[in-house]
Amino acid sequence: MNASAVKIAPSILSADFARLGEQVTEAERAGADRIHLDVMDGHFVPNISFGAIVVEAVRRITKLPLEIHLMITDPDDYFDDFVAAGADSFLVHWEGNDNLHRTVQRVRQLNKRVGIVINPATPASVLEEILIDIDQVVVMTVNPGFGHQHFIETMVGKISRVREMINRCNPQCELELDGGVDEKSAPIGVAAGANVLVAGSAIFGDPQGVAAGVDRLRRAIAQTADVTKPKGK
Ligand SMILES: O=C(CO)[C@@H](O)[C@H](O)COP(=O)(O)O
Ligand SMILES: [Co+2]
Repeated sequence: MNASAVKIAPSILSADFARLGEQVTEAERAGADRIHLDVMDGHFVPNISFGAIVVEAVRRITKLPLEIHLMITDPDDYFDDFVAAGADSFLVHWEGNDNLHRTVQRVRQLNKRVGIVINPATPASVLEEILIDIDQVVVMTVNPGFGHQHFIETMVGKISRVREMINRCNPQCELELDGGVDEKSAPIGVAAGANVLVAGSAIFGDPQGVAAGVDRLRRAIAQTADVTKPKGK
């Protein structure tokens, strides 16, 4: 994986909501590539976060693409609201969706990008028949619902397997990791094949500020090249 091509997607779940605009602007100026917005309904996951009204507010203060991670039941019912609010892509879960192909087609009809998210206990093999139709796979490296959790190291094998499937079936498809990404886990995930990293607490919780958090992660990712490069090259 070319470490310089890895994209960073700050998750606003860990932002200071009293200073949300300021912090998103700081992330954008520091070189973040897109903004990740975690929508939770208290049913699909045991937590409630925010809905389209916050997406609309973020849309007004940044030109970065907005990706909406939908941790809600019946995600299809809400696509129109999020599109009206300014969403650029939808990340929908494999879990609990018996009609995932239809969901993907609905997003396509709206001319938005679509990614499939798989939880830690879900095997890579469920992607086999849908991979050709999507723009992104998101491997959850924590159980969904909360920020500030630890990266589940046993996901590394699954990340490599998804990378192999993507290279074989749909090389344009992005491989994103979500949860517990920090300066320690980022190079591990990138070495395994990820090319987009979501980070909430590592960026918005950085004691030196949001820009320092983005820089720290960028420097950690750059180390991946050294780790994976054959000796003497
Ligand atoms: O979707 C989720 C959690 O369900 C994530 O996007 C988290 O918001 C990432 O936060 P950190 O683990 O980086 O603090
Ligand atoms: Co997320």
